[in-house]
Amino acid sequence: MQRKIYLKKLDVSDALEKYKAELQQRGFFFDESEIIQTRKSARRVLAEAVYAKRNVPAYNSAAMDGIAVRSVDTAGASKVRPKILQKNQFEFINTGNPMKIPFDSVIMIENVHVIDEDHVQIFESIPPFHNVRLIGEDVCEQDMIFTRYHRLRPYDVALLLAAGVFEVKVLKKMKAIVIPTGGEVVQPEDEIDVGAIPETNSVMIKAYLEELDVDVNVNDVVPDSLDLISETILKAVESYDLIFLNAGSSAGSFDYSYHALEQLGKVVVHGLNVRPGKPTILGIIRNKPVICLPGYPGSCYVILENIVKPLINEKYRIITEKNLFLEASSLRRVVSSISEDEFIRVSLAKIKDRYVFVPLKRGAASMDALSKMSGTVVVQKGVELLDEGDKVTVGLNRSLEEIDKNILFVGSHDPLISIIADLLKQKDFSLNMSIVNAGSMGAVAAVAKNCAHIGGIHLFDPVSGEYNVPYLKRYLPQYILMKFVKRNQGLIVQKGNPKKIENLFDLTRKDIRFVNRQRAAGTRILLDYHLSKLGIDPSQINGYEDEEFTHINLALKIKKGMADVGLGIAFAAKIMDLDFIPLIWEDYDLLVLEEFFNDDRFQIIMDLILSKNFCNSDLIYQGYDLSSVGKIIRGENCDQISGNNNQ
Ligand SMILES: Nc1nc2c(c(=O)[nH]1)N[C@H]1C(S)=C(S)[C@@H](COP(=O)(O)OP(=O)(O)OC[C@H]3O[C@@H](n4cnc5c(N)ncnc54)[C@H](O)[C@@H]3O)O[C@H]1N2
Ligand code: MOO
Repeated sequence: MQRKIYLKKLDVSDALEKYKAELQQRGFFFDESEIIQTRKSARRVLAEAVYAKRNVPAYNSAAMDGIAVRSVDTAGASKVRPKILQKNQFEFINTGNPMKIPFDSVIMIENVHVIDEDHVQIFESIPPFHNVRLIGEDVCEQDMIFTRYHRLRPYDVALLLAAGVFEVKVLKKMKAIVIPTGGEVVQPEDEIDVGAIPETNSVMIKAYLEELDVDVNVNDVVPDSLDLISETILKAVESYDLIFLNAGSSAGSFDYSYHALEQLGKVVVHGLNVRPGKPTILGIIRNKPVICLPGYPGSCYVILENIVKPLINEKYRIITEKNLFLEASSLRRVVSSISEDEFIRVSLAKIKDRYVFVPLKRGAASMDALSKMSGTVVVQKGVELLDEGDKVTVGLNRSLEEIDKNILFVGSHDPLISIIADLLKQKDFSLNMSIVNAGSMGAVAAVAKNCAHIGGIHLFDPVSGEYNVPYLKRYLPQYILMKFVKRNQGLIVQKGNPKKIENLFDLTRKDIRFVNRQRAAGTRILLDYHLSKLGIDPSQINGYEDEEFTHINLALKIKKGMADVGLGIAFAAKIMDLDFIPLIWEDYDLLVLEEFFNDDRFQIIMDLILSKNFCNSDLIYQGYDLSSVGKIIRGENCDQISGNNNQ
């Protein structure tokens, strides 16, 4: 089978228009309807106008509790000249009760003096139909209540039922099938052997389509075989309105989706100028849309949002809502492809009075970036660079309220920060903390530029032998440092230390593969300092260039035998069940500026960190010392220690 290199790639909007035009010609957008019970019609779209079958209300009724009267009998009554009504001139009535002849008005009970069962005194003269809900006042029989293509909301359904409409003709709910393909995909609950991939896309696609009111079935995974894929598609087009193939869209030797679609029908689009999502195939077989979504989850999501959703909404006659937008500045530089629109998932926060965003993992395979995103930046085709600090438009994937309360933590990686984020939620569910691992120097820079609320730092100064403060003096005119934990840094090695590694000198051994931390990381600075102190040349270390961004990822590499040793914290060794050779105690502290220090959210974080819950929790594994936690160091041009805050 020949590899299929893309047809001419199209911009997303052009591709969508082209596809819609082809589908239009084949009758896809003709209305199909069904009659359903009104009770079950919420969210459905009406296929025809609906007329009231009865009046709402169905008869004249009291709008207030009080007495029903004939308005003429009240003539002349006033506060100064009250009038007495006798038996037969009034009747007690409650809200909603029908008005009986000859009564035509209601006086509220508060305004009536009841003398006895048969006599009341009134103080007002009222016109006919006063405090009366008139027959048909809300809706008149034969009134058109809704036009066609109205999407029914909960109160619309209530109105229809009140108006005697018990069945409605609505646009038929579409039925879709998702066909995952690929010999490597297995059920997520299965053991994942090397080469296997958990089949998660169909679950995401199904849930996504169901939110768009499509009924969805998921086919068994079809192995990489042109015949089997074709056979499954042919069967699917007989019973489903929409067919989604997943994966096999690109140019791999087992990517059969294109060939299947081409043989069975027409490929309208193959290849989009978008990243992720480039290899998407939009086809038509027997007048049914057959869409091949790329295998990577990030790509799949971009196509669901930008092609599938507008297509389904068009069929249901629903206007696709655009995300809210705001202007925000980038924390990092992003180099993008000049030939494609790139959808970058970002985390957003409001710092001082402006919004900032951090680009999340860029890879189309990243599911974590999808789950963490609070916004999307589109770097347009033709734009190659988004520089640090550049202000661009960000589409929101979360509410503005959530974004406004989001706390952006930038810093060196430490698992305790995630624990704080979780406890923060427990304290106040409206608070969220986005954690960005950018190393200690990255944290200082981000806080200094007002691009992060909190920085997490452990910066050793070789000259003074002190942690953090010397760096802050250098880079920040003003700062507040909250002492957090002392943590044990050391060599993380395989369980049982099979290579008998004892100290930093062993890193230069030929049989040792080292794994390092990224450049701006405090752990890296610490390593480089000790190497130079011991006269060890980094170029002698096999693996010095191999960088990981977190302690956990570093430990994982060792666990999986991709490296023998790395410098990291005890916690990471502990949770990965690896051995740990302690070397140094270091200070890991929290950096904030005055404004956020005074923010209620930081006060909550401080209370939480100082709480028994945190200090005594099992979560504090070995390797942490909390003896200085909570001490506040203020730096204001000249340094001063302002005291120990609640210890
Ligand atoms: N030589 C080229 N290789 C690739 C190209 C290219 O242009 N030339 N395009 C890349 C791009 S961009 C994307 S996106 C992917 C699209 O891949 P396919 O749609 O062909 O899918 P597969 O190769 O079969 O799988 C890719 C990847 O997707 C994940 N996957 C697949 N199915 C599922 C599922 N049901 N649930 C969860 N995840 C799934 C899995 O990680 C696969 O490894 O191709 C690039 N290659
Ligand atoms: O287009 Mo692919 O979807 O960049 O990853």
